[in-house]
Amino acid sequence: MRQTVNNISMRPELGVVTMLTFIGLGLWDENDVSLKGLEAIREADVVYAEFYTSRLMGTTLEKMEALYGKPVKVLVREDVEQHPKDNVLKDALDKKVVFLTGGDAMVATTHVDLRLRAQKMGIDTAIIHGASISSAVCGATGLQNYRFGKSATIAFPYKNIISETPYDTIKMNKANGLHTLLFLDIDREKGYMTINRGVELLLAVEERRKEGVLTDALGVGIARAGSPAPCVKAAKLDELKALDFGAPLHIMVVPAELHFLEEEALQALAGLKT
Ligand SMILES: C[S@@+](CC[C@H](N)C(=O)[O-])C[C@H]1O[C@@H](n2cnc3c(N)ncnc32)[C@H](O)[C@@H]1O
Repeated sequence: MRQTVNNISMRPELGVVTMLTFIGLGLWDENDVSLKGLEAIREADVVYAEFYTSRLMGTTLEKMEALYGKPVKVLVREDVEQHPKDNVLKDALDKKVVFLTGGDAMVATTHVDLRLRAQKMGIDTAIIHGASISSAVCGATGLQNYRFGKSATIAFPYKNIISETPYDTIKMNKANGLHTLLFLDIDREKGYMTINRGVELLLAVEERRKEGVLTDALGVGIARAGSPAPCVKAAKLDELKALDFGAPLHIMVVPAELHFLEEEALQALAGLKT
């Protein structure tokens, strides 16, 4: 039974007034969602998902829908960022809605905006967290999470203009003895940015600016974290550029000076040569 209190539609039989739940799906396939997340999806009236911030490369929409036992409505960036009142927010006024995202729903996304919009409309929200690439990178490489500074995204050049933000972020982090995590762009038309292309773009900025930020710099590439066959390789950037990492998703780190334990880990886990 539904009741309306202060224009907010509530369903006391559910025992909660939470109407919009953000669920992180983890890193690789449909089985990476938490049990709590799966339960919430199965109980939801409407299931939305977005795959423009990240993707589960080890599965398909059909496999996800089969596991959940219901259809999933996939939204593009414009739906979520410009017209959420036409979809997620409208439904969440009187239905139990879940919103699915790869990794953790609130890491390296702008979904806090959607959450705040919902709260302002009187819709209660909750988060069921998922494994995130941000922490997976630390596990895969042995780089210590408290030594990471600001992260950046290496984007596909726009009209041949290469963004210098990642270079400047590395420069600032290095000056503070901090590692830089570099997300690699996902673009509807251009596809998935690879580690190889990412390194090329960074080195093109170095070539232009000649500030020496990347001279002899080390890079660590991680592909398909969370899959049965992840690939983790560390080498000087100009060598890394030519290594084969296989299928996406890819991500990389430009580390600051290594702690001895990090160096040992990169030798053992990522083939770093001394
Ligand atoms: C914008 S971030 C979103 C992160 C996500 N919300 C999370 O918590 O994992 C997406 C980027 O992270 C990287 N990434 C995500 N999952 C990955 C995986 N399983 N293996 C390697 N890189 C991954 C890719 O560079 C991808 O473009």
